[in-house]
Amino acid sequence: MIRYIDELQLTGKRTFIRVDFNVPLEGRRVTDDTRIREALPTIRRALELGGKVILASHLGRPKGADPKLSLEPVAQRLAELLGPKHEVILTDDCIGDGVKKQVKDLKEGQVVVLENLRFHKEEEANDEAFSRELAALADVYVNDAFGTAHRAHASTAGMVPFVKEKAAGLLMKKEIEYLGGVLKTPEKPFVAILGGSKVSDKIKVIESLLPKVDALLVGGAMAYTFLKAQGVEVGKSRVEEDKLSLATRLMDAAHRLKTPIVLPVDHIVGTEPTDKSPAQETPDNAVPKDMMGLDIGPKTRALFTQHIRDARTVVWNGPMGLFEVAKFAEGTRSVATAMANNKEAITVIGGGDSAAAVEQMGMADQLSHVSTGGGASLEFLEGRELPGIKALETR
Ligand SMILES: Nc1ncnc2c1ncn2[C@@H]1O[C@H](COP(=O)(O)OP(=O)(O)O)[C@@H](O)[C@H]1O
Ligand SMILES: O=C(OP(=O)(O)O)[C@H](O)COP(=O)(O)O
Repeated sequence: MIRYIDELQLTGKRTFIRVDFNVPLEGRRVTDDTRIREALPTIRRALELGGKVILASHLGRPKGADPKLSLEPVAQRLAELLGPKHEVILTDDCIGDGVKKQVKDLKEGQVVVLENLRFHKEEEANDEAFSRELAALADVYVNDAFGTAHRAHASTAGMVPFVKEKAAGLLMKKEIEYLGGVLKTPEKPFVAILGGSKVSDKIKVIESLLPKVDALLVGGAMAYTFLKAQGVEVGKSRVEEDKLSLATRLMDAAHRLKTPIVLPVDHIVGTEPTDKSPAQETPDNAVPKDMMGLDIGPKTRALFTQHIRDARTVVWNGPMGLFEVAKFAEGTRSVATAMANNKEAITVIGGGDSAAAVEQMGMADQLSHVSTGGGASLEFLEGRELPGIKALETR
């Protein structure tokens, strides 16, 4: 059983909230603040409930204390979002007596943001002494960092047993409800769409989704590994050579289950994965020898749109092409549009680049749920127990 923040009594209590403020930066500017905005309901609720709020997050993958990965730009953005009633104080470090004092001296309306947890290698090592140091800052532990729930680190797992009370935040709750609902009781037809480039990262989710879905649509670079495994000419397209036999096994498994894996029937091809490349349609599913597939073609867009239109549950992870370049973004746009247009379906996007794409295309608010977790949502959909959620279980 998991408790949620609403069930806690927080008045005067030091409330340590693990958030996922791992946001993209350009220099000292936050380029996408979705994860910060998504954490606001929990932060506001903790403040309303009278808690002394301590926010903790990692940012990037620093080797030691790297000033380029300071949470300062994040704290600044948070202060703008919280408005003038709240002061956001960034600490120099995430542990130690200085921080303890800053937390103790917090005044009403103030919020503390601890400096990047990963400035200490002990965070990722899930070190016990470091976990105890973090726990010493808290009367109550709240985890709202769904995007990091697949990591068993000090702040997501190690410190939890050393704090008296624990609960999940409201973002965590929303993610568990949507993604869990999709897994447990998907309304049929259930269609999953997978794309992007990393077959190896997504292969397990294909395996675990196959018995549950009515159709699995594959686009993006991932499609070329499947097409090549079937003997189709893929030219210079990105292929994970060491996954060809696995792709064949998955196609066989799909055949046995009578669940179609729907592959592209045409492509937009180019000469290189940049905006300098020309873009040209292919008549069928073959890619010319000297070209590479960089997006799904118009016939595939129509085919995928039809599957999505008829579905009642749709889960999507991974863009259909090199969507960062406009001439190769139509496939990704058509999937996003088909999902946004299907108002009768539960439509869920599993984080990462697909979430960035729908955000960029302005369609995020027309979908049922856009997850803040990339890796975390995939592992959740694979049916794996996430350490950050497991640590919150009370029994
Ligand atoms: N056909 C393709 N050729 C080259 N790159 C592609 C192709 N299709 C998609 N991509 C790239 O894959 C990347 C996203 O892949 P991935 O990280 O697996 O997705 P996600 O972050 O959504 O999990 C994007 O940068 C996109 O441009
Ligand atoms: O951004 C994250 O993961 P994601 O890119 O898979 O969504 C999380 O903050 C986890 O970060 P990590 O993959 O460096 O442990």
